[in-house]
Amino acid sequence: MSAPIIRPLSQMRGQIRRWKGHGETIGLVPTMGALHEGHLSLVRAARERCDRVVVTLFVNPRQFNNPEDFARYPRTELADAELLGPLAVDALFVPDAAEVYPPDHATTIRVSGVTEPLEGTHRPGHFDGVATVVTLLFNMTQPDAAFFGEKDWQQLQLVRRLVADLQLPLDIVPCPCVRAEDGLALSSRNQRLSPQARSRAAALPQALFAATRRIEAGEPVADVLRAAHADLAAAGFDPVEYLELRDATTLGDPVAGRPARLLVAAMLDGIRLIDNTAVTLRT
Ligand SMILES: Nc1ncnc2c1ncn2[C@@H]1O[C@H](COP(=O)(O)OP(=O)(O)OP(=O)(O)O)[C@@H](O)[C@H]1O
Ligand SMILES: CC(C)(CO)[C@@H](O)C(=O)[O-]
Ligand code: BAL
Repeated sequence: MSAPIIRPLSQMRGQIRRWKGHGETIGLVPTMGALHEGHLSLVRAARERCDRVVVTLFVNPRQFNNPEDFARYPRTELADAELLGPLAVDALFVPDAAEVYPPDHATTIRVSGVTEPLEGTHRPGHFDGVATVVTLLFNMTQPDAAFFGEKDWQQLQLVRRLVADLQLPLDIVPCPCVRAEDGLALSSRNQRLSPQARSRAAALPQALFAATRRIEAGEPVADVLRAAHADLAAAGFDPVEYLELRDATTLGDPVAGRPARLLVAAMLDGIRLIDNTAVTLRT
């Protein structure tokens, strides 16, 4: 059995009201569809913690800085609903773009600081689109908790900042990155890799893991990053958009004694892949 699909916002709101009226808690898993095991891990976490689980499927036009990327984004709604059926998802909410962004819509949510480096530099406008749609989805579904993957580490920091700054009454629950056997982080965009590119893609996590070990062993960060860059170029990644060690929360410069994160974005055969790892810096 497939998960029930809800499209009109009025129907979603009515359902939320009924659940809340019974004192039930709501867990939200926002997605852009083309679901894989990474998404399902978020759904399982929500299922464990909340009485009702709502998954949203909305390919948000405002967060695509590249129109071709938006046009080519995989759309597999019926298969998504089928995948969610066995996980006892209460609703797959698939709002119409016209209900999310009515013609007179004029509000953009912008979070500064955490959104500025890395993805913020390479995908102008992307995080304004994410912050705006996430705020709308929270308002539409009134969750007690929302679940986000650590694969999109910078996005997770943005959402935490947004919820803290706007004093929104919900918990943000981070979920570990799910990887394929060869280490590649699962991502909907992986489907667009040719078989040859897919077999080379594991060089990305391998370079990241090797660099993490070397930094944690105390090697100079600049040397390690240079070597990792060269490994990625040799594997066919072009360009490597960024490969940087950052403070895990502020995404500013890393600080000894505080959690750090190594983050990468790189193109392989025209497909943009991202990944990140935790790095423990010596004090
Ligand atoms: N491999 C993964 N492990 C854990 N969470 C994931 C993974 N992939 C995606 N997610 C999380 O699922 C949620 C929805 O992500 P989204 O629908 O954009 O999927 P995606 O596979 O990341 O697609 P994209 O190709 O856009 O990167 C986000 O919170 C994201 O971090
Ligand atoms: C959080 C999100 C669903 C907002 O469109 C998207 O950025 C994603 O899938 O990570
Ligand atoms: N998973 C992040 C959404 C995006 O790339 O637009």
